[in-house]
Amino acid sequence: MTTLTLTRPDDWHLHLRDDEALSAVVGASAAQMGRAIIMPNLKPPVTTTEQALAYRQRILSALPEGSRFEPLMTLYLTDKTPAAEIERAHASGLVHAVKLYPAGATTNSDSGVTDLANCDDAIAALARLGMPLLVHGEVTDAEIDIFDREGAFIERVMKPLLTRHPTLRVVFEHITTAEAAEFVRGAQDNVAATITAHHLLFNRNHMLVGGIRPHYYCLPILKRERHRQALLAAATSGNPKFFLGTDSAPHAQGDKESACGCAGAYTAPAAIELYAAAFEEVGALARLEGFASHFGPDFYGLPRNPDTVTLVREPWRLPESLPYGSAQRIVPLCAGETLAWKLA
Ligand SMILES: NC(=O)N[C@@H](CC(=O)O)C(=O)O
Ligand SMILES: [Zn+2]
Ligand SMILES: [Zn+2]
Repeated sequence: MTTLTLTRPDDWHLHLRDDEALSAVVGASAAQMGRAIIMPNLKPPVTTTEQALAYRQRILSALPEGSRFEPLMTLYLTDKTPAAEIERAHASGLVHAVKLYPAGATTNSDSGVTDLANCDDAIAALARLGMPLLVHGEVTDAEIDIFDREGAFIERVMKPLLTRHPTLRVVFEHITTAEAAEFVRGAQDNVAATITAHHLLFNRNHMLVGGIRPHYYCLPILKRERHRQALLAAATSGNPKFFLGTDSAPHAQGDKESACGCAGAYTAPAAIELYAAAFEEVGALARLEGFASHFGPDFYGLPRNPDTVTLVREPWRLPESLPYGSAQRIVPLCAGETLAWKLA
């Protein structure tokens, strides 16, 4: 096979940041994706509908001329989000989901939720409106090992949440373990998951063997090979509960290559090509379209994109770095490496 044409994909988990960084990265996603669910973990976070709509305008203004890329906005859930704010968000027609960051779990999550019991009214409103709750599924307790935080979250938070709100639409974001894949597979149809390209392609050895490689450091952290295999099996299974979410999370080169480097992998410039590499590894390229382009919009109740993209088998090299605002550079994941597939 030398070309592969797919319905245009969407990215159901994307960080675009703001200001100069936004202008530097938005074009990469717009060149590939029809739409993207835009993460609200700005500084300060996007906690109101008004802020989400203003952020949406900034994204639209930063787009390359003629782009039809559609940002699908989200709100950042806090201990104090009123149910009325969820209703406003839903009524806007432009805010598509609400994001749960356990306080302290990841980049810019300090204003996140300290205890889901504080959010019961907001979550009941989501369940009533059929609006998805997007979940960064890791506990933050200091005594839980970083490699076990997703598994602990399933038991301590996810299961009780779904027991209390059984019809709540939940996207378990960027799953990284066999346990999370198993949990989502066994859950009701209102529970789905996104999977990143980097968690399909890499395990923790890629990050830690032969030197510490900060560009592979993201949260949830890369796991053992057995988990990568389980994620590949889920993504390529054809099960519509699993769909594409890059979690492309740009940080300036200096903030990654540091004594205390930021979490996040910048994958947007080669997103669909990286997924193609993962699917090809297990002979499942024929399943890429469902995962990348069909199951996400189906879950969100949106139409599939009307146009297509074509991948060609044509080796190309990712740049070592790219401009990131006026004074900085950004290093994409797999910088300097050659990929087999290229977006035509
Ligand atoms: N994934 C990451 O490692 N980082 C994300 C936050 C997140 O998605 O958890 C970021 O905003 O940088
Ligand atoms: Zn996250
Ligand atoms: Zn993310």
